[in-house]
Amino acid sequence: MGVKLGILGLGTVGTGTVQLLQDSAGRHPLLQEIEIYRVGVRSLDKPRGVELSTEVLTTDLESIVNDPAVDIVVEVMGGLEPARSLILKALSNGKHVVTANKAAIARFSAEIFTTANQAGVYVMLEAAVGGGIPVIQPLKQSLSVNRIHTVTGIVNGTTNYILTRMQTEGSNFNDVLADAQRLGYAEADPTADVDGLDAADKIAILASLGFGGRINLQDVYTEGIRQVSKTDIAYAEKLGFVIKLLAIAKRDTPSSPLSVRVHPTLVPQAHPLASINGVYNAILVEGEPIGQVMFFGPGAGAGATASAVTSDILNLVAVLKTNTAVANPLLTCGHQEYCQIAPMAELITRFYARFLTNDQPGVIGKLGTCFGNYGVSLESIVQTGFQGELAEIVVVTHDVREGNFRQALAEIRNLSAIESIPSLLRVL
Ligand SMILES: NC(=O)C1=CN([C@@H]2O[C@H](COP(=O)(O)OP(=O)(O)OC[C@H]3O[C@@H](n4cnc5c(N)ncnc54)[C@H](OP(=O)(O)O)[C@@H]3O)[C@@H](O)[C@H]2O)C=CC1
Ligand SMILES: N[C@@H](CC=O)C(=O)O
Ligand code: NA
Repeated sequence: MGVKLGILGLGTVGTGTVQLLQDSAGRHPLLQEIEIYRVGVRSLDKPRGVELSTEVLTTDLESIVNDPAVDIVVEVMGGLEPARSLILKALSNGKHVVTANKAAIARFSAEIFTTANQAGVYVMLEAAVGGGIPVIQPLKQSLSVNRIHTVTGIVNGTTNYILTRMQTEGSNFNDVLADAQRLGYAEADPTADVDGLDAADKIAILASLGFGGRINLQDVYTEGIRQVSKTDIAYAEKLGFVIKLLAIAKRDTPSSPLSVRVHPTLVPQAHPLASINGVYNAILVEGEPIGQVMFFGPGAGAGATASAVTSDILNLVAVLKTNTAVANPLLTCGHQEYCQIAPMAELITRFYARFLTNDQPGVIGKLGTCFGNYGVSLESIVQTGFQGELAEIVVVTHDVREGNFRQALAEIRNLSAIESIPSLLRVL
């Protein structure tokens, strides 16, 4: 008897997964034991990129998760509800679940994994972070003996695609976003991509795996890319940086609180993450004793994501075939405690800031004095251009405590010579 799949969703990822399963020649032989038994969609009238018999498709998704014949539920519908309820129902009914839904996992992991553990089934989520890149299983298994210090990732394909095209072509933000949506990279509501929320969900999942505790999503500092301008991309390039939306989780010592954050960042051109362009993602993991290891590949799109979803399905087929009642501790989630997260004011980082000032003598000196008052030391300060009547001054600091930098800025804002501070970005 084959293993029966109930797939929830037949959009970009669902279609890619069905295509892969229907074309099994030359792939792992276990794929041939999988039957696409039911597929749940919203509309039966939509044209589909795959052929499925009419009795397979249904709009009644509850009937799939309640069907005793279904062995594995594959949730690729996205969104919070009804995805959450359907996952919980499937697990309570003793079905293993594969999901690509980072939004649901980042918010509801406590109840989802508790339910899975109670039912003795597994939740697999390789597609939820880094699309096709294997990163969840490596963190759970191959790297699990390491003490992780830092996980730094470009984990949102849409924003990396937008920033890359803004940089290489000087393109307009909205035109490039429309292309990312057409190519199937963006979320149904691209706000999640552009405002950094998708990357926040993903770094919460990676941090939880890397640092062995639950992450409260509200504690993840999140800034998107809307405020990144062509002017800053050009200045960054002149200074030897590229601008990337980075998701970072870091712990200095095993007993110190975690820093977990998402923000556009100036990355030195020689850094391994600087050359990750387009829809590609990369996750740099630093730990002891391994040192640095970087995972790189396509972070979104039908085929790449289907590769991750289907490899999870295959792992579960292998579990079902071995028919053991003992839970594999490398596949379950045992985290109960929440990680302590450090406030952003305590972060030690470099900053890039762009100021528009009245072109008066002594402005640079006044800026330097305000920074000096709060122990902010400057790596460089340049006045390169004008915006109309206003002089443009760009500053890069040395490492500074974020709280001190913010205090200096508050004082600078009160200087009569300062017209505005259009950009403020962290530097890796
Ligand atoms: N696109 C990508 O590159 C990646 C996506 N993901 C994640 O994968 C998941 C799916 O994404 P994607 O394939 O892009 O999404 P799509 O919007 O392309 O597809 C969603 C599918 O789910 C169905 N669906 C959604 N809501 C309901 C509902 N309430 N009832 C019945 N059917 C429903 C839709 O039905 P219908 O077709 O009838 O409208 C559609 O088939 C998301 O969690 C996403 O974050 C993860 C990695 C990469
Ligand atoms: N919208 C996401 C899809 C994959 O998770 C992205 O752009 O990375
Ligand atoms: Na992945």
